[in-house]
Amino acid sequence: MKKVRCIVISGYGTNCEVEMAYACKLAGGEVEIVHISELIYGEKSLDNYHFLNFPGGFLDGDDLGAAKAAANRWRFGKIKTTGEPLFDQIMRFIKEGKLILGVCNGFQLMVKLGILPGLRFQYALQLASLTYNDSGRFEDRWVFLKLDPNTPCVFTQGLDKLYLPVRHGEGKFVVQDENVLTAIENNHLAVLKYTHPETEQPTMEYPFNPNGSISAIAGICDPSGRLFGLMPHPEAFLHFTNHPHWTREQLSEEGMGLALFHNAITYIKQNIL
Ligand SMILES: NC(=O)CC[C@H](N)C(=O)O
Repeated sequence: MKKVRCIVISGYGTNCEVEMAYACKLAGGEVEIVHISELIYGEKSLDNYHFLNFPGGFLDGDDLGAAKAAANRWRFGKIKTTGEPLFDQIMRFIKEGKLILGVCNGFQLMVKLGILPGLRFQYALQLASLTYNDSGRFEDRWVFLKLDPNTPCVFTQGLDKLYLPVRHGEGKFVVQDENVLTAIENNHLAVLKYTHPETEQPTMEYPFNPNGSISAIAGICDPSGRLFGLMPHPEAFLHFTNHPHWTREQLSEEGMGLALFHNAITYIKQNIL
């Protein structure tokens, strides 16, 4: 039987590729961690995979703002052997209906590359960003998240709420203008929002909203639902022992984060293989 081939991009400051690859493996995928240089030097190609993962980390040290240098590398880099723009590989990958997941730095990369919220992604227009947390500090905590039941997002189908860790300095979701936010909300692209643990409603209240994101947005998808980026780390909650209270609460064996990867693998089996 054909296997779902997952690729996790590493290099230039990523630090969550091993966990992300493990999540793909636990979900039943065949997975490879591929350094971006292997793509640039033509040794590997996105064409040979079904599920592209951009992991968290500190790409290029976040020097130009988180993931900005990496976005330029993907936007303007060319394959050394063929001269093909790297961006063309991403566009082909998207047009073939494949899946892309960006976590934290990976989400920042997708937004700064212009493929999320994907309203006009073929022009790679950056319509949103993730900027410095209102607290002015690096935030490292677990957060309560509510999912939009009407989202087209492939990764979150069947899920209602999540409890996941965030660890970032530039997690505040902002948009170019009100029209972009209206389009995101009206198309149900704001997949998950930071919520208050008691009201279970989206909140701007710190620390439940750890960064001050507008409309409490913690993650967005594109209109197809096949491109998804989020600041929380689903790959950091795959097993009950990852949970901060695992020694004193009755928890399911599988961590909540694994469901996103299960949904991805199932989608590919049903729609691409
Ligand atoms: N965990 C991460 O990927 C961090 C993302 C980015 N380096 C930030 O601090 O905002």
